Amino acid sequence: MDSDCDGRTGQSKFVLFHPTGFPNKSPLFQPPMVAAITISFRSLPSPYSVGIWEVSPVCSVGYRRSDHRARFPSPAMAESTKAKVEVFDSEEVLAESLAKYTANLSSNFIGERGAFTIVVSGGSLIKSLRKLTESPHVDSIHWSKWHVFWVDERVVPKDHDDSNYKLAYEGFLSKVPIPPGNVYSINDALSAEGAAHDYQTCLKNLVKSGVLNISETRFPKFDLMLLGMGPDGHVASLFPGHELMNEKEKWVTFIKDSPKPPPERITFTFPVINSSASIALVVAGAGKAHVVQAALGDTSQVSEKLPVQIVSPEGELTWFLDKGAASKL
Ligand SMILES: O=C1O[C@H](COP(=O)(O)O)[C@@H](O)[C@H](O)[C@H]1O
Repeated sequence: MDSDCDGRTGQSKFVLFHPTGFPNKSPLFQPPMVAAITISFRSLPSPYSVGIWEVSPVCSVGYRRSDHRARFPSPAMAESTKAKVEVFDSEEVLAESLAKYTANLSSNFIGERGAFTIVVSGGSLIKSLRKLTESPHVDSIHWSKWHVFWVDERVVPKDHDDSNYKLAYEGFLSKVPIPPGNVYSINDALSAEGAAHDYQTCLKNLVKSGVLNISETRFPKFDLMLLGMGPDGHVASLFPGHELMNEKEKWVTFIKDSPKPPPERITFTFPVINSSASIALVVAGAGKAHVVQAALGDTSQVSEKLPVQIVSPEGELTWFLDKGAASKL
């Protein structure tokens, strides 16, 4: 039985990244021009080659490839975090790359601290994890060291079709040998408020026992968060314009009026999301291209940010996009 948190039991076209904290007073940083940057391109010899754009804060501006249409990341983003954007020919290739990325981080963290704390979301993300359940990853990952959490969960029984746990169990967890005691699902016998409080208590206990790291700002610091994004720009159960976007103290909170059904959910807050050592934002399909464009385009004139634009981890942020999702960049 899994652990309840109450303790009961292709061609990639480009990558942009920009360094943490462009110094605001630097002559190199002139919003809204962002910064003078140089971009280099490298491709990797592999069945599908991955082209990578690197952006670093030096004094010339230009893209070496003339055909891409990516814009600079927004100044707001540039000030706060380091982001990489990878675009793959298909969701199939994206899933392969996501599996490699996750397996590498798993190996690094387990080597460093003997455990890997990974947070998943619900929705389409789970399908994109399927390559982890296949060779070579399924045989090489130290699954016994994994600790799995949910960035959000719907307050429904675990066997309900809306349950993010059920989705993850059927699509991923049932296919890999993670010890059930390392899978931290919510207590579905509680109310939304009770379940959020219970999950937060669970996280605090795991910080005390050393399974979970803690950030300098005293929020839990997960090794990797795998986030999906809704077509409205929501991440976790943090929806555009909702007051929960502004939560600054709690680790886990609840919502009873989610605009997307079901209405009752629990969710990690932005301080927890942004304390992560690494975040992968995984978005596939042309149906989300307009939000990807809004999120990665110039937001200097935009007064209200989308939830996805607030994702800004202490560590590294990597966008995994398929061609469809990136089609408006
Ligand atoms: O309701 C939710 O939606 C988001 C996005 O889902 P997607 O199917 O559009 O990828 C998901 O990340 C979140 O975990 C889930 O509860």
